[in-house]
Amino acid sequence: MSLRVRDLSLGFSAPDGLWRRRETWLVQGLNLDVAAGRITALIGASGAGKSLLAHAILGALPGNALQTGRIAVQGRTVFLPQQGGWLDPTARIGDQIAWAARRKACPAQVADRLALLDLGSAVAALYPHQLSGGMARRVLMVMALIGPPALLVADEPTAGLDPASSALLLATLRAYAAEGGAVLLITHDLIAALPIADEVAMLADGRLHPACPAQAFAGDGAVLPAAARRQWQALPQNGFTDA
Ligand SMILES: Nc1ncnc2c1ncn2[C@@H]1O[C@H](COP(=O)(O)OP(=O)(O)OP(=O)(O)O)[C@@H](O)[C@H]1O
Ligand code: NI
Repeated sequence: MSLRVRDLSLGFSAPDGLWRRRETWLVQGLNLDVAAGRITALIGASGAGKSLLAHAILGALPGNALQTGRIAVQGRTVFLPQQGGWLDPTARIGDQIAWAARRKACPAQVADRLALLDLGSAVAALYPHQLSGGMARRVLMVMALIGPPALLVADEPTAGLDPASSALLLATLRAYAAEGGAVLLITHDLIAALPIADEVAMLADGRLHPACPAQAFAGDGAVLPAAARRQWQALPQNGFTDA
């Protein structure tokens, strides 16, 4: 499985006066590839359009959205949304994981699945309302990872997690890619994504800078293209240099 995005522009149309509608394009001319076995990190500030791109890939844009360009996905896609999730409020977590495994014809020990993201086996007996926000997100990720390798679009999967849980979740994504999954990791946290990402693509000012190898984000970023280097050097860790 893999993802190919070509010359994609996304925006919205909104009422403008009584009869007219106004078009606003938020991102333009996006090109992006995610291959099987690879993790591409999509980095951008809040409001840059990351979730918008995720929804476009999933074919789940709202009705007033505008889209031109091409998106091709080969194989199955699994989405971990930034907002909300789809845990069944009426069923215990263990049953929900077991159902997910059965649907994928993938026999799974619930306790082992939970342990993947450091959730104790006692979690299996709980209902969704008995979980913390971070626990619920980890349960959703556990379920997303069940089944044969797919294109996994994870929108801010580490939001609300403590540093140890966040590192474990990212390591789990790395293992998923090693088994043949293709991962689009959407996050505003470049530093956290770097250790596990193969490529980094930065979304800023409505444009997606061409993806760079993750290793290029080191030292003063001398080997990075100018736009990515500016973003890299502007990080607190790198001295807020406004190059
Ligand atoms: N239904 C909508 N109608 C009009 N504008 C929208 C709609 N949904 C999102 N937007 C706008 O699209 C822009 C991009 O939003 P998006 O959710 O993709 O940002 P993001 O990069 O994911 O940010 P964050 O890091 O905060 O999640 C924002 O300016 C937002 O206001
Ligand atoms: Ni978002």
